Amino acid sequence: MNEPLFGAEPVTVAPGAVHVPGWLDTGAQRDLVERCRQWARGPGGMVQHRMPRGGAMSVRMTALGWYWEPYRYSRRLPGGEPVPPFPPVLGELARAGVAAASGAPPRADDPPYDVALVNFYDADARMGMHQDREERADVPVVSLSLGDTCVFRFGNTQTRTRPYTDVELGSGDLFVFGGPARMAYHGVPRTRPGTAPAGIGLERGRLNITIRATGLE
Ligand SMILES: O=C(O)CCC(=O)C(=O)O
Ligand SMILES: [Fe+2]
Repeated sequence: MNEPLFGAEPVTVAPGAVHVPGWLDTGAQRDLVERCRQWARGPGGMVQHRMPRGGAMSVRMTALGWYWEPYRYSRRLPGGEPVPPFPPVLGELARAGVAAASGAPPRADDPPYDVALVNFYDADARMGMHQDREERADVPVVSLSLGDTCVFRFGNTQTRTRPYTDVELGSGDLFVFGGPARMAYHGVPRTRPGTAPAGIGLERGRLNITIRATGLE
């Protein structure tokens, strides 16, 4: 169960959307889990956002570089404090992730990666189909998964519904979507509790980090 696939080949899920299973080795995953714990203890905390219609999101989230809430970015936390800085290590991972997924380095003139959203899923959490569309820059989104495996549903740019592809995202997996897939609807219909690997410091639940370029000043 859940055999690590270090060095696995990229799988193209849709044009512009690439899954690289087992991209992060156990040590890199453990390091990121520990960093996520520190970020979660920051001034922003792990927030369960309310949607515009009033329902609460089931994931808990913290933001680095820019604060995100449905559906906008801000420079300050709701209490007025500055947002914790965007960690340079995540910019490096994002650029390396784009290279691993596409086989080519990121475009030199692209706006820089400047925001990361860290999501925690408990056994019941999920995320509905949505687009990542608060960014102004057309730069690939880089997603890193840690802990429990999830079903990641990757759809099309037109509708929340079919056609879509369900991909199992395991701990250490990289998923990059850019170009024609940048505005595709995607979501997490379920996680698979109890599938997290030993040795990364996350006994239960799933962490996902999406690294993005806002293109905002
Ligand atoms: O948890 C995931 O794999 C996806 C997260 C996501 O789509 C988002 O944060 O916008
Ligand atoms: Fe998303």
